[in-house]
Amino acid sequence: AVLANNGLETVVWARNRQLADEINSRHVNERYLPGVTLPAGIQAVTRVEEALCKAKLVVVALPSAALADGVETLRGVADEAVVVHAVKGFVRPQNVRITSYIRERVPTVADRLAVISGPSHAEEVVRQLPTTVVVASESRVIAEFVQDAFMNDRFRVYTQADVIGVELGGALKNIIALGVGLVDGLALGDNTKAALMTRGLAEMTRLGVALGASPLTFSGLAGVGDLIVTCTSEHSRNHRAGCLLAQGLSLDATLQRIGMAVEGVGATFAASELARTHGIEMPITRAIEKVLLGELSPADGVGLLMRRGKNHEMEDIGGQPLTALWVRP
Ligand SMILES: NC(=O)C1=CN([C@@H]2O[C@H](COP(=O)(O)OP(=O)(O)OC[C@H]3O[C@@H](n4cnc5c(N)ncnc54)[C@H](O)[C@@H]3O)[C@@H](O)[C@H]2O)C=CC1
Ligand SMILES: O=C(CO)COP(=O)(O)O
Repeated sequence: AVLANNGLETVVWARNRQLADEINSRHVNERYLPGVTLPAGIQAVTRVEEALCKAKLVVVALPSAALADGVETLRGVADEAVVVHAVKGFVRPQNVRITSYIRERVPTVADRLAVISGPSHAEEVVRQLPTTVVVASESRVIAEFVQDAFMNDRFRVYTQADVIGVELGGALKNIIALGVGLVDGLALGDNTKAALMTRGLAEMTRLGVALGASPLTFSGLAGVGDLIVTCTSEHSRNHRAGCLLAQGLSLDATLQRIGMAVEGVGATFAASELARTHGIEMPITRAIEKVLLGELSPADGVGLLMRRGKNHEMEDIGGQPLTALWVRP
């Protein structure tokens, strides 16, 4: 919708013929965006090749779990086309970032890749409510190309060079949103939520730095920005999933009830495995993993986190240890 509103010829690939017809004839997508009229310029096709063959910019917005199925289709993108993805997750079970996976599977697009991320619930973007995101690429030219395509006075786009940090911020905040959903489901109050978001950001940053991200990226739109919106918005599927789990629904029943991507589940297992491999402490992620596996109740998970040993707030985030600021023993 943003691209079409910017006057770009915009083609959407939909597998479902009925949905494609709905978009083309009535300019609506009732299942995913009820009550919204889409820009008339959006054309839907059911053959992915039709969407890809002439495109100068390809936007990959599959759930991470569908990427393994869909990645090969990127072999069909035109020479010179830029590929930007909006996927906030990891490819499982390898636990790899999305650009790494695309680069490895489709090397022909390796130097034309970007990621777009940040606080951007589709329900609000499509209504043209002011939204701000970030696009990261190893190439400044590619980042600015994507910025120019999307930017308008309702959709502000910043550029970034830290692809790793932007991808990890988008994927890891979903874990914390699940956790905030759990504590909201238990009605534990605002202090608990703020604590979970803040300490969650600390462990997101810790893993991110270990995987090569800049710590500063986590204080940007793809980090704290997206963390805030996903932990607090009525639109967040991850937050909703946490609430349902806390109310006693099983994981399967929760995912079925939501009926859309809940990236935080796969991300929890991915981050937990990566943390083990890299020797990183991620107590919140670990507790949520145990809740998802049914090994711990949400309430016991909170108790476990509160009873952890004493800690200094900042020294475990990386960079200069802040204990160095103490001037007296
Ligand atoms: N919904 C949002 O506001 C935002 C979502 N994202 C990210 O975008 C990605 C996709 O999420 P949503 O669109 O929200 O999920 P969704 O569950 O609402 O929609 C996923 C779409 O992908 C299709 N799909 C599923 N498996 C497929 C396959 N194997 N091949 C082709 N198509 C397939 C589904 O039919 C559906 O149309 C996720 O990584 C999410 O974190 C990023 C920014 C905002
Ligand atoms: O990433 C999002 C908003 O920026 C969407 O979050 P949910 O997947 O939790 O709905």
